[in-house]
Amino acid sequence: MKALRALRGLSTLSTLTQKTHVCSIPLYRFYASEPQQQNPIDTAEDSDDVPAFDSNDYTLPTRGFDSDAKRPKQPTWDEAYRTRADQKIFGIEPQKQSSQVVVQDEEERRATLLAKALLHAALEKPDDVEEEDMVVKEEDQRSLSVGIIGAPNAGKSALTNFMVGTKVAAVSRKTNTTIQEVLGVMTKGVTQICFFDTPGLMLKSSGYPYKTDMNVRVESAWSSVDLYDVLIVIFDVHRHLSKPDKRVIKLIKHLGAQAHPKQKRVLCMNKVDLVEVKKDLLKVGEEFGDLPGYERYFMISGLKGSGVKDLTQYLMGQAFKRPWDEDPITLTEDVMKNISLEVVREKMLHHIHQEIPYTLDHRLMDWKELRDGSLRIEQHFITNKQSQRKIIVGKNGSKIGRIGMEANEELRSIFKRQVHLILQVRVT
Ligand SMILES: Nc1nc2c(ncn2[C@@H]2O[C@H](COP(=O)(O)OP(=O)(O)OP(=O)(O)O)[C@@H](O)[C@H]2O)c(=O)[nH]1
Repeated sequence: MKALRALRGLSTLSTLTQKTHVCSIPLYRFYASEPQQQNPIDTAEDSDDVPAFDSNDYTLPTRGFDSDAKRPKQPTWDEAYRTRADQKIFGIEPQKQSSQVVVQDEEERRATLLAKALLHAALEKPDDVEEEDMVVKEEDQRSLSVGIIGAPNAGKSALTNFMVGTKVAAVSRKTNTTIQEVLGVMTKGVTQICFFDTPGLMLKSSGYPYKTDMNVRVESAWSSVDLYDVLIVIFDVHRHLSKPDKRVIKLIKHLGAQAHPKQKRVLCMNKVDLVEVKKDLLKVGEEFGDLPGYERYFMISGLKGSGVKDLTQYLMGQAFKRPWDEDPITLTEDVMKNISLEVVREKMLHHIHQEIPYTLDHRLMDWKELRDGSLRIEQHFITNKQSQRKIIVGKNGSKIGRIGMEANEELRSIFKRQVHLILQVRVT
C-alpha cells in the first residue's frame, strides 16, 4: 500500500480529520436531551450558547428506516358495533375474524417484501447475484486513484458526485465550495476507483500558484497532484466559449506538456449541456484536442451525465491489479463525518448569499452513534463578528432553521438512518 495511503498523508483529508476531531470543551447547554427552557428560535438571535438549530425541535417526515415509525392506524371504533351497523345500514354480511387476520398477515408480508426489495436496491445488489459472488478476492481486485483538478466552479464536485453516485462533495453556485479533498469511492465488479476532488486550484495572474493565507490547502493539493494514477483536468467549456478562460490556459501551462511518467492525464470539457450551438464544441475540441501530455479528451456534462459513461469506462480500463483501499459498502466514519460537514456547508452556501461563508470556521464538535442506531451530529459555525452571526441565524432563527432542516433531511437519506442534527453559531 499503497500510493493512496501516501497520497492521503499529503491530502487535506488528514487535516480535516484533525480539524474535526470531537472536541472536549464542555458543551453544557448544547445538549438537546435537556429540557428546553425557552424556545430556541426565540433566543437564537441573541444568545450563542443555545443551539440555533436542533432537529428535535422540528417535525420531519418519517421514513421507512425510522424505528419509531408508527404502524398504520388501527380502527378506533368497536368492531362489534361496526359489524352491526354494516349489516343494518349497508346489508354487508359480517366477515369471519380469521379472514381479517389473513388479510392483515398478507399486508405485513407484502410490506416485508417491499422493505427487503428497497434494501436490496439501496445496496445496489442485483437480485440474481449470490452473496458469494459479491465478494471479490484480494488477488482479483483492481484499483485506481483519480484526481480532479480545475478552476473554481469548473464542476469538479458535480462530476465526482455523478460518478460516485452519492453526494460527497458540496455543489454550489458559488466558487470554492470544496474546502477540502473529499474521497469518493466507486466500486463496480472487480474495480474500485477512488476520486479526489481537489479544491479549486487557483493561479495568480503571473501563472504561479498562490502561497499565502488560506491557500495552504491549495498548496497541499498542488503537491499531491502527481501522485494520482489519472489526473482529470476539467474546465467549463460554456464559459470558455463566451469569454476565453485564461485560468484554464494558465492551469494547463502550469501542469506542463509532460505528464508524470506514472500518471495519465485527461482533459474534460464540462458543461456541454449549456452550449446551445453544438458546432461551437468543435472549435474548443480543435483548440484543446491535441494538447501534449494528455492521453484523451472528453466532452461531458458532469451534472447531467452526458459523456460521463465514456469517461467512466475509460477509467475502469486504466485500473491496476492492486487491492482495494476502501470497503465497497460501508462508509467509514471519517467519510461520513466529512459528508455531514459538506452537506451542511452546501445548504449554508445556498441560503447565505453574502461572502461570509469563506471566512467562517465550520467544525464538527460531536459525533455519536446512539443505541437506537441514530446519529447525533453537532456542528458549530464560528465567527468573530456578531453581525455575521445575525445573518447566519436569520430573523427568529429562520435561516439556520432552513439550513438545518434541509441538511438533516439530506443526511437522513444518505446515511439511511435517523439523524439528530444540532447547529450552533458562535461568536469568538
Ligand atoms: N449546467 C451544468 N452545470 C454544471 C455542470 N457541472 C457543474 N455545474 C454547476 O456549476 C456550479 C459549480 O459546480 P461545482 O461542481 O461546485 O464546481 P467545483 O469545480 O467543484 O467548484 P469549487 O469547489 O469552487 O472548486 C454548480 O452550480 C453546478 O451545479 C454541468 O455539467 N452542467
